[in-house]
Amino acid sequence: MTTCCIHPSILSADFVNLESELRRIGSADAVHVDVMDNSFVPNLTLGLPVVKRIQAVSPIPLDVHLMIDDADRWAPEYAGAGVSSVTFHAEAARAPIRLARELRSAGAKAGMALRPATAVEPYLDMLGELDMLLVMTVEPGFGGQSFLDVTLPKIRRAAEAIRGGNLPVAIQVDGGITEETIGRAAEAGATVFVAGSSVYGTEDPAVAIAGLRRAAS
Ligand SMILES: O=C(CO)[C@@H](O)[C@H](O)COP(=O)(O)O
Ligand SMILES: [Fe+2]
Repeated sequence: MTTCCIHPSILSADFVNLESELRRIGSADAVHVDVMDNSFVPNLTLGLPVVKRIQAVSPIPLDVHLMIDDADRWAPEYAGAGVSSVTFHAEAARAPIRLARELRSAGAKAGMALRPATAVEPYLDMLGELDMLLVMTVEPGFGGQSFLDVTLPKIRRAAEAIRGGNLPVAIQVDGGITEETIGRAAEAGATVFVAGSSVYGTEDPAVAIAGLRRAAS
């Protein structure tokens, strides 16, 4: 598995100018779209109609991160919008295996996310049902937080299981990813890196993306 992928999060973009904000990250591998419902997390962002419009104009694929309750009900609707991947939270899904299968049959890659305090062990047996495991490296809900090193052993544990089973599952990390922290996450086994403030909070997102790629390898 290569450390290929930088996914800027539009949570840190200018929400009034989303189309031009997408063009500024054209050199990234995908755009990470954070959907929050003010229930699963204490913040509210955007929903399905906005995701559909982003999907219609984005020059790069959409990686949708659902921080919402009742993932079983809503996640398939996002997959149906034609996005590249849909990630639901394990803590918000009643039937994660069935849900991952539904996402794949709707044509999206299936991702499952774990909060920092959620252990990976109960989910190791279902990794084969996923295309991506998202290890949250901050508490979900807000951009601009500091990377939690306490999550590194979980990334290592997941990477070991993925290697051991020879599974084509990517490990995504999300939260506090900067040129300073990305190397530690990559060394632990992460292969897809979400970065919000360290991309959109800079003068030139393209330069920031290139810097993150260098620091990850
Ligand atoms: O899902 C989330 C936050 O819950 C993220 O995707 C953030 O948007 C990442 O922002 P930074 O920590 O990179 O600023
Ligand atoms: Fe996210």
